[in-house]
Amino acid sequence: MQKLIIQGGVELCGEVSISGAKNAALPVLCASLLTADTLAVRNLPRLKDVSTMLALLKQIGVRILANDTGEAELSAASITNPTAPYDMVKTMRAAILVLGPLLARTGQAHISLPGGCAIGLRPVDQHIKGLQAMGAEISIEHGYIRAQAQRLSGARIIMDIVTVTGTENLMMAATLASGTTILENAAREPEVIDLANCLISMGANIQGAGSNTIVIEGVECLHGGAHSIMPDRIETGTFLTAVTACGGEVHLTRTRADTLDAVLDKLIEAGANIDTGTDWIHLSMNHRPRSVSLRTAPYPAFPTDMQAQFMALNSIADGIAIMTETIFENRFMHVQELKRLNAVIHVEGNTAIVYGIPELGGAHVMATDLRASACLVIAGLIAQGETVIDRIYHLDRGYEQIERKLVQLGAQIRRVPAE
Ligand SMILES: CC(=O)N[C@H]1[C@@H](OP(=O)(O)OP(=O)(O)OC[C@H]2O[C@@H](n3ccc(=O)[nH]c3=O)[C@H](O)[C@@H]2O)O[C@H](CO)[C@@H](O)[C@@H]1O
Ligand SMILES: C=C(OP(=O)(O)O)C(=O)O
Repeated sequence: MQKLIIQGGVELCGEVSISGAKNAALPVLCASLLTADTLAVRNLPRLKDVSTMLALLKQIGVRILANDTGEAELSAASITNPTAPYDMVKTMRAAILVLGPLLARTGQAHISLPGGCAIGLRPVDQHIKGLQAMGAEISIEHGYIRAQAQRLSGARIIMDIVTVTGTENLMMAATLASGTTILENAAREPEVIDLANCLISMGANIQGAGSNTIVIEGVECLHGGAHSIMPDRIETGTFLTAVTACGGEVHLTRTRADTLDAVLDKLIEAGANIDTGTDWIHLSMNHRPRSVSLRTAPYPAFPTDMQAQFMALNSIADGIAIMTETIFENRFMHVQELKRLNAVIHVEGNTAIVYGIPELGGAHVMATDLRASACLVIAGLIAQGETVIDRIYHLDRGYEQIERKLVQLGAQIRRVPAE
């Protein structure tokens, strides 16, 4: 397995262009299943999850023309195999996003149950409950969700908890249902809006995306469309947090500050100077950061996908931070790795108390999930001496060319093949 080797303790300065958002790209690619025409997608990030999703769609029957500049044309004129096999779902939970579109378009789907993964159990009961309310018959057999329906019918669905992919799955399914679907307690994440915009470009009738009530008037069929994926707010936040932690100055382009209010507020609280424009963010930091306490919650509150990166920042900040994770029950796995770098962190239930110390020291650590990996990269950049990060395949699921972008900022980071 490959490793990253980082010589820490240097300031980061320069410009970085932000890639398309993983969490918008994955549902948008699945939207291609809703039409027999071609969906053209631009600004796709070059990520492992995106290539896994393209491979899954291909084996379902979608014809795909993709190039390596982030453009793809997907044509689901004939769906030959409405199945998501275990081998694909186990490496990428977002494979569950084919369930709603397949059921709506073909009346059947056979999807491996996504298992418990590193950050929590992550059940899909809300996806199933919503599709059943729309008339689907669903059973669980041999670890697979087997779903069937004639045409789905619109329904009023009150989700028990706010779920991002649950909202996206049901919104996609509802576009082809007969009648009106009302999704209550819907997720308000910007990626839900991005998907809704793509579906609207394909002829869907959707109102309220971005609020907690989404109303979808089903249509007989959708047509082809074209969509450019929104910038990745978590990649953006990761670079901003790295520079706030290490000191320096960064100009991020092709991004959207308006999707990052809670994160930018916390970085300002930590002491960063931030300027924003419509598609750029400029951050400078010239002193030790102050500790920032936070609580993760659904958008527009502080995102769980930024919690680990802020823990790296807090580990060398001035003060004590109380960090509460309310979304996933097992998302503190980076704590034991940060402790190898001398961080002082005490975990009680879903709260971590981080006692900031003046500096970390490099060590050999292991990445356990995507954002834990990003946390360890930031910690390695802060730490004096050498940090070696193992199991970095997690990082490639969600960050496009992270070490090239960091080297552009002056970081001393390199990837090496495992012996
Ligand atoms: C591909 C994608 O977009 N991934 C994001 C998405 O994941 P994902 O959509 O999987 O996360 P959810 O919003 O569904 O999960 C939120 C909470 O709801 C629970 N839950 C969810 C569905 C369900 O049917 N039953 C249930 O109990 C989950 O276990 C979790 O505790 O949103 C998460 C929360 O912002 C982010 O961390 C992920 O990066
Ligand atoms: C948890 C994440 O992704 P996924 O839902 O794809 O596992 C993430 O992006 O941090």
